[in-house]
Amino acid sequence: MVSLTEERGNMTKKNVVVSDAKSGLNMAISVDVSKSSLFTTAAQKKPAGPGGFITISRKQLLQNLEINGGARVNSWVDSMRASSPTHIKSTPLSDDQNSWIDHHPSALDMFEQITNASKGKQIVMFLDYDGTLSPIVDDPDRAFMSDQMRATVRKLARNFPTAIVSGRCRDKVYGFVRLAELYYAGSHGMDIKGPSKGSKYKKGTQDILFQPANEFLPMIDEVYKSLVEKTKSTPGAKVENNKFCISVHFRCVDEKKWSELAEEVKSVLKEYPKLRLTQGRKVLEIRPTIKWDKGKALEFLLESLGYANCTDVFPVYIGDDRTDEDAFKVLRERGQGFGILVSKIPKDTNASYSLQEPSEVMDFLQRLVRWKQP
Ligand SMILES: O=P(O)(O)OC[C@H]1O[C@H](O[C@H]2O[C@H](CO)[C@@H](O)[C@H](O)[C@H]2O)[C@H](O)[C@@H](O)[C@@H]1O
Repeated sequence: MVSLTEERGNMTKKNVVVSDAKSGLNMAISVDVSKSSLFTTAAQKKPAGPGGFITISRKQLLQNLEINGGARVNSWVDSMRASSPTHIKSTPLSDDQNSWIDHHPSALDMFEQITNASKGKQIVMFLDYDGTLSPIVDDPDRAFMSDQMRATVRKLARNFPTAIVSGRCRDKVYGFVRLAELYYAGSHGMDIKGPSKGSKYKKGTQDILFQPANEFLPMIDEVYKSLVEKTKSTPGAKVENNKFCISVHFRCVDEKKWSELAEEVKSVLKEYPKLRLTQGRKVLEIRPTIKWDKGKALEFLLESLGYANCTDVFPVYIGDDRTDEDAFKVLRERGQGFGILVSKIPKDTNASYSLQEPSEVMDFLQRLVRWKQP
């Protein structure tokens, strides 16, 4: 397991989760607690939680900024740093990490309980792509899925309705998965399409194509071009056009340049109040402000499959990213099925179970297929 707390000389860096009760969002930032009275106090009073995180409120953070002479911390860069730790060291499991695992046990260890809970109900599978079906790699264009994983997902789809829900553009994620029998929700759920030849699971015959952010296409194209231009002087930066949203990757950018990159992105977005900026795994994501996300996409797909008001449906959503939390939350609120977070480190999540990496996801999916077809 890993500890995210890093100590260097007389500088003590802690990862702090700032929780904003109003928006319900949590932001992870990395701070030198020895330099800030509030963080020092928080660090002394509060034991670090899972992953070495200390949680403080947004109000406390703002107070801290004032305490420090009003100096503005570039919160985006701090968040970029903390959400992508580069100094992960192996240590034995702490009590907090054990407690996180108690609350989010391995879906492999809990397999029997999970399948028992689904008895008499229709399981519907929702799978994120990057970091779930394919391992995270430096070049987003080379995030290939293994043939074994593809064969597993093919068998899964023969047994359960299955959808891929990704931040990527739908065509691109289809290009990686190449299984025509699946449902695809690209651009964080803003581009949903059913299987090209119809589905054996769907009640009714109407084809599904749903694109709630259509009016944003010209704006996204314009912003994509501006971002490519603006970031071309930052070595390693990569802008990806995901049709209804845009990703600005900083995985291959020198950490010293992250602040500059975040400023460049923000300066472009200043002109576009109808677009918002969020963050994923070493990626800044730009998308329309419409109230649509992976959680809404999950609900839309359940409805399209004819399970809108059914009590006998059991949706299972597997994902690794912050954007997958919207879907985990929907399942929690519906009290139906559950979410599985793919992560090696404890994270604040609405998922019920965990799996460590894509190879464990594949094991879990294979066990589901064997359970359905003994
Ligand atoms: O919803 P997802 O399918 O998980 O898509 C989220 C983003 O995934 C991709 O970026 C991530 O994976 C890349 C390849 O492993 C990696 O290089 C990058 O650092 C990760 O953030 C994709 O390229 C993005 O467009 C998606 O938004």
